[in-house]
Amino acid sequence: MAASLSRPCFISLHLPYRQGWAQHLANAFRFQPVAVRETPRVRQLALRRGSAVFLVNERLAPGSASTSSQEFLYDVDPQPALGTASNVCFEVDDVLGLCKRLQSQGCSLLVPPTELRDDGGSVTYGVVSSVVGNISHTLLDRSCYQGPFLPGFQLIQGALSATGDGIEITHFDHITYVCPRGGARAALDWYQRCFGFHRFLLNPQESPAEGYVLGGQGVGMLLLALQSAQGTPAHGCKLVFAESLSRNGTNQVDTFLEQHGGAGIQHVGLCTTDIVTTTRALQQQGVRFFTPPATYYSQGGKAEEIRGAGQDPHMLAELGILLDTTVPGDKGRPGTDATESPSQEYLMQIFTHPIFSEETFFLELIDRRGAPGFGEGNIRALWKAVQVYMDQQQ
Ligand SMILES: O=C(O)C(=O)Cc1ccc(O)cc1
Repeated sequence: MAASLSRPCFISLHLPYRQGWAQHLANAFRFQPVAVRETPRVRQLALRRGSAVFLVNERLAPGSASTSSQEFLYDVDPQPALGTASNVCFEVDDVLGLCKRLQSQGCSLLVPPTELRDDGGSVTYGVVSSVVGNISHTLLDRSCYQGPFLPGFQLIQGALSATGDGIEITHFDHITYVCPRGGARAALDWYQRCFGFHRFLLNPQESPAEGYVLGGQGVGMLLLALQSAQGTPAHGCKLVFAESLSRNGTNQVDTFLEQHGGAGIQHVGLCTTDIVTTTRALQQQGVRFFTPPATYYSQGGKAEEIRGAGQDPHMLAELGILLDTTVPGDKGRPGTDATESPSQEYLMQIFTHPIFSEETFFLELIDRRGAPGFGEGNIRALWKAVQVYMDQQQ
């Protein structure tokens, strides 16, 4: 029997020596530092916004490899040459049983079940390796723990819950992996088999057997997705597996593989309840977002589609926010009769520039107004915007 996992409790980022990204996440994205663990060689800082927690792992001393396999608690050391998001922690009921079962299914156990305790109680965790690139998963049972974060961490005094700054981020919506060519299907199967994720069709145009193939107009990409078994679509977390189908290797997926040094987490979608205010507030903090080509707002009835959803096309264009009204079961082109049903389901998205110094990991804001999937027009717009950005970088 497969495990049934719910929403991630944290996503771990690893930085090589002397990259101040923890500070950037805290300052620009206004994630709140909540707990810290420091040794002479490493610092692990937990940053929270809503229920989304990033664990930022930094090296305080030069040298690529840590000497102890347990230098980083609740994680393994991916020994990064560059910034990488390499671990997703899931809360589970039975760490021992799940680790045993995963091992019998051929998964490698990087950290065997381990118990840690402090005044707040005890937790048990193990770390398994994923089949995708450098990704690992921490499986954590903290049902017997009442402390502020996890044993081994100190609460950051004066950490206030962030309110009133206009940034409304509630939780992790999805995690998108870049897989090697030919690898997306195997990754999907592995997560279904081992972790009990369910298939999620990204879009009404997706064929379950083939996946969602985006072709034409310079895009060549296969997308497949899963939904965590626990929680409603509105509360679970999705995993999206992307694979390049392009013949020329100068697109965002191939560039990720090249600059990241292999497969891994390409982006994390952060759910917001107010994308306009949040984007504006983050832009004021210096966060840089991709802006879609100007034609995005003028082509194919997009302005009417946006108005039909009750949004202002000028405001979305000014900020660079994408909107899509495609809903499962929709047969035709989204937006054609948008003005007739203002209460329809839709979603809005915007993507940041890469966070680290390479063109690898980035963040997304996603505001779901009832729509659970991903808009084809939006994915194409992102693809094009990244292409323009990469051309400018050369
Ligand atoms: O739209 C999203 O958030 C996705 O996750 C789909 C996606 C996947 C890979 C890309 O390079 C671009 C878009």
